[in-house]
Amino acid sequence: MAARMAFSRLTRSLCEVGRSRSLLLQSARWVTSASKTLTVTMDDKTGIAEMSLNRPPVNSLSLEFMTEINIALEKLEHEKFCRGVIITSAIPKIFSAGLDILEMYQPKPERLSEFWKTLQDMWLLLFGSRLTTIAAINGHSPAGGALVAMSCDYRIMAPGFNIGLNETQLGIVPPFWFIDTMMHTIGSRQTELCCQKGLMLSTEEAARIGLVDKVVPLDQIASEAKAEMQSWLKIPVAAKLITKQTIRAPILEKLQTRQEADVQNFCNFAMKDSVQKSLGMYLENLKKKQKE
Ligand SMILES: CC/C=C\C/C=C\C/C=C\C=C\CC(=O)SCCNC(=O)CCNC(=O)[C@H](O)C(C)(C)COP(=O)(O)OP(=O)(O)OC[C@H]1O[C@@H](n2cnc3c(N)ncnc32)[C@H](O)[C@@H]1OP(=O)(O)O
Repeated sequence: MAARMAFSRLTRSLCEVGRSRSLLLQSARWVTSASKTLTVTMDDKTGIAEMSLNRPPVNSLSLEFMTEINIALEKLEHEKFCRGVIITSAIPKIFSAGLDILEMYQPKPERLSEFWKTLQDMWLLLFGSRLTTIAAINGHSPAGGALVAMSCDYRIMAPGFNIGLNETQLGIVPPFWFIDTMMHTIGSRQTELCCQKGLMLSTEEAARIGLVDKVVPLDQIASEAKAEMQSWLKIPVAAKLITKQTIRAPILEKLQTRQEADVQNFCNFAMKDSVQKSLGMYLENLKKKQKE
């Protein structure tokens, strides 16, 4: 329901021009939200916002972190001066490690469903955004991290990192809308290859199949993202947005019409003994890896 409301707000957003300007908006570059884990700044002159993820150690997506991201995305969506957002990471070498596995391992059922709903909302907001969205991928980006990147309009990635939907490697199934997002990005054959094998691709491999649009050195990724954004912002806004909505609406609607069922499916699946066992072993391996 919340996501459905979010979506209808998004589709109305093009017409929303009469809103009052935020009181925070006094200088050219302003901070729209800043917490320990998320910083969002907006350049008043260009209308370009930057959202920087900063949840150590690996920007894993917990319930609270995603709630924060969703609030920030909604705020930008409704800020009429904002035209685009660049999503990046403040954590060296990691864009996002994807979903916080601790949220899925031995969870409390109520929190688990809340967690999944919040993830759905994040995807609906980002994939359905009226804004031009660019992922500046400055680190590894597995699973949910790849989902965030793939939900954007454009991806720029620095060499030396990996990206992909690796769920099957954890013994879990990528949700249908993760798969849909990847199919939208790279087509169904490449998606099948990547998802069945749970491939984590190098930046160069990802660029070869179109999972990443541009490869640039790490120290140029921020400036390149801004330059790319400027080129997107030159396109007439209504034409660009309607085109985006035409392409993305059926993909969004597929989840919107079965959000509740998807939460239920996920919770049933995640609570299975076999899945809990796989997640437990995976977490143990992650910790072991650190000691080696
Ligand atoms: C019927 C079907 C219906 C519905 C569908 C059902 C199910 C679908 C379910 C789920 C979909 C899930 C999508 C996901 O996003 S799952 C998460 C996948 N992510 C990963 O596999 C990434 C794992 N992490 C890594 O590969 C690495 O950590 C790294 C490359 C990101 C970074 O490597 P580093 O060497 O720099 O750091 P580490 O030493 O490995 O890690 C530091 C620290 O962080 C902990 N950690 C890492 N990743 C996660 C995570 N995703 N969640 C929680 N914690 C994580 C790691 O354990 C270390 O912790 P300690 O310091 O040892 O405590």
